[in-house]
Amino acid sequence: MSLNQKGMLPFPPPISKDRVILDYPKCYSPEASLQLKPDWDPQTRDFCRDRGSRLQPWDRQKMSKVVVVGDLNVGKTCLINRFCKDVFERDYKATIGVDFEIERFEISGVPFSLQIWDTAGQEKFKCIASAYYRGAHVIVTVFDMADIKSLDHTRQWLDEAMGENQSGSCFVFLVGTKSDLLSSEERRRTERDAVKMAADMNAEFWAVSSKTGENVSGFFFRVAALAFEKCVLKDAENGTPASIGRGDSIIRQPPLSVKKRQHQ
Ligand SMILES: Nc1nc2c(ncn2[C@@H]2O[C@H](COP(=O)(O)OP(=O)(O)OP(=O)(O)O)[C@@H](O)[C@H]2O)c(=O)[nH]1
Repeated sequence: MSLNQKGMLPFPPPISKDRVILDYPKCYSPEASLQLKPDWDPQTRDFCRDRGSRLQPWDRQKMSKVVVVGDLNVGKTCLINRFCKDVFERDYKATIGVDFEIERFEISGVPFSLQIWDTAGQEKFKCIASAYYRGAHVIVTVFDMADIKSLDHTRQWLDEAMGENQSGSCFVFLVGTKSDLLSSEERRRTERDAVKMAADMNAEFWAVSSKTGENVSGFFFRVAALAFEKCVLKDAENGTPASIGRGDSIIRQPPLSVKKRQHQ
């Protein structure tokens, strides 16, 4: 998607039908959820009813920044690509630095975007990637369910991402990928460990497969809904339209050099 000279979206295309969220998206498992409530917050509901009938210019810019972190090869890029492009890449291509996608939703009649940042898991690219952690509203820490060591490293990834953000300012998700590779017994064991880790990290846990697509849309819908609600409630608190005029609402392109990917 091309940006104008100020690095902002000019006239975004219409929102696709499969990005319309009406009902409050459910969590993966109540034992590892950030929000157990079954429905939108009444303030969010009122906001959508009011705003949905008369869209304001700043609604086009309402968005949250999502940063995806985790060890190399755990499946961060595949997770984002499955949701944003509905593709699955079998061959590993390391992310160099960062890459990003913008995904547009309509939530109860109100446009809302997620700016999803894919970061490199390789140590040698960490210093580039960490420069993009700042201003995150959502941090997604990813591990490979078939490689339990990567679960142990999620705490450190979270600490590094939170080091660039104010404590308590971000929603945290713990996502286990490659669920298709596990037997049901292995999956049960890994999920039990992940739920413990999620509690320790104050995160919501999801198990997904980018190969089969299992839970991928459900996960991103949940991220969008929680981020949207937070945005609305924050605005109600401040008495300002969501995200307008703030630096974190402006979409900036990463330098071209960090958008290239490397074949291994
Ligand atoms: N079976 C299976 N393989 C997966 C899944 N997700 C990713 N993979 C494979 O895992 C490998 C790594 O995936 P990537 O998405 O490139 O990993 P990454 O975390 O972005 O890696 P870095 O860019 O180095 O940080 C690739 O070979 C993918 O095909 C999944 O859900 N199931």
